[in-house]
Amino acid sequence: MFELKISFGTFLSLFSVIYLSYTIHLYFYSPKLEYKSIFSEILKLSICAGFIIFVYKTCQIYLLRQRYRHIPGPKTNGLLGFYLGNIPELKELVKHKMVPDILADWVKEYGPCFKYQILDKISVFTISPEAIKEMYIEKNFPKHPDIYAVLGFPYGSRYMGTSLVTSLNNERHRHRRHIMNPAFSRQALNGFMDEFNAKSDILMDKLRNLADGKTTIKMLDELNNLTLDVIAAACFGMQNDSITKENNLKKYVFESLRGLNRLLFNPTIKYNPFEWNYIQRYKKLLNDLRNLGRAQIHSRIKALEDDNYVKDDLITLMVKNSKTSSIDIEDLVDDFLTFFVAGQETTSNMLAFAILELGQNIPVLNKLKEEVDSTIGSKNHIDYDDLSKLKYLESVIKETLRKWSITPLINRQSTVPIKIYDYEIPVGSEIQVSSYVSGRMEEFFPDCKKFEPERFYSNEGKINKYTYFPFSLGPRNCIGQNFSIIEGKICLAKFIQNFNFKLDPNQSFEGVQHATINPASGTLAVLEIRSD
Ligand code: HEM
Repeated sequence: MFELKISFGTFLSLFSVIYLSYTIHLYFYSPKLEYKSIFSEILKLSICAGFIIFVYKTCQIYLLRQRYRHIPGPKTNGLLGFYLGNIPELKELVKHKMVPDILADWVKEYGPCFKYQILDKISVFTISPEAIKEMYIEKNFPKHPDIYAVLGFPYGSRYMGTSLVTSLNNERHRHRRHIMNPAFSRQALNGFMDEFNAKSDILMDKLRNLADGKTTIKMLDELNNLTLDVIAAACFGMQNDSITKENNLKKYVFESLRGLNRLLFNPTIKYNPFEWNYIQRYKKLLNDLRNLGRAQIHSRIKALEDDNYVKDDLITLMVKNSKTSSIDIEDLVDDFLTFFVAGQETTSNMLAFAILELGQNIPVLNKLKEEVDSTIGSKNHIDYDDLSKLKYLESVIKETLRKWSITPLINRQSTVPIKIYDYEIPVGSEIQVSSYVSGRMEEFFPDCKKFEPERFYSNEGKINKYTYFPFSLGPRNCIGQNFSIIEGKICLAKFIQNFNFKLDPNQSFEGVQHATINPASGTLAVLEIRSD
């Protein structure tokens, strides 16, 4: 298909050039040809080119549909459906449901491996544990460019660029991952305990002032500030206080995420002339954010050159290793931004969903209180050794990620033939999987709508990691997974230690999909300081 595209593009350009040269030639050498004739010739050329494109696209879509016709999936409707694929029904369905919920419904209707069409693209979706293992572990397929190109260069401007998350080249990725792994080792995480504790304490102090038994607090907003400050401090040595103050990092990171969400859900806005001003403002914002990252990196380079004391944190590792490899400063800025995008909203949503579930499941909350009280008591600083004793808390977090896997879906591109159940998947296919969807399948998790940390508490070894993979799998899994679990445990343990809470009666129990899945009303809670 790629070959066909190239030769078609070349053919169309050649055709236009020859036709246009011929028209211009006529204009100059034929005295009778009038000035306006050249416009009529250009008009004819445009109509002709439009027609050729239409025929080409029709053939391309026809061939594409033929290649995937043996795989089941939602039908497309009539002639419009031939060209638009499943867009019309998806547009209706997303008014009431998140995309992963629609995919879960389609699994029930079409089976564990199905295809769907969006314009001239067909994606395959599967929950098959065997196929997931094959794609993510055994064959280590690369990421498919569709989503990652937008994350790397939204609106044509460099955001995450070709970073750890967005790199499509597995070899380049492996090299960079190798450099960064030590910043997330057990020893490094142990070294972050002071930051995790200190930032959570600032949040608890703020919440204590609001815990009057009446004020409704939007927990997600507060948690967003916490997780931003934790990454800034632990990974990059930046001491912001976003929990109590405004600052540029907070403004830039949050607004850049909002712009990314708009584009992911409405890719046409970049062609909309009425959005021109917004896009220019967004590009400036990305520029400011990158300048901020660049300044931080330069200051660490200078500190290292001057032999000043610096922590052996992520930014130090990145800077030191860039000297001995082909990583330039803009690559480092890509990774700087990536850690905020990948690690901030994900962790705050996980915590907000955990509080939402605890607020609805009082027996679970009470069991958790017992564990926190008996393990931490009134102790202020949670130590690394305390973490392993908070086993039920860990199960609460894991169950939260089963029911509310924060990343809606991830994808891979097949580079060799692969068979999923009885279906041969064409080479080059985009194959999507989703821990959210797998986590909500009755056959993998009986009573899957129920929030039951016991699944993980007493059954841990029995959970199949190819049906539960909120942090992805294989060489491209989440580098920050232990970081976020520890951060989450410390924050939640302190929250439970300090407060009783109720959910606001206006709280929604739905999720809403942005780049990540969020609790729809942001977990609205009314807090009281614990006296029991
Ligand atoms: C609950 C919290 C989190 C969840 C659910 C989560 C989930 C994920 C998932 C699913 C991926 C794979 C993405 C893909 O294939 O496109 C990923 C990758 C990544 N995550 Fe996380 N993440 C979380 C927290 C964090 C934190 C705290 C950090 C950093 C401090 C982080 C940094 C990254 C990075 C850098 C990658 C790319 C890794 C690579 O390709 O080598 N994440 N995460």
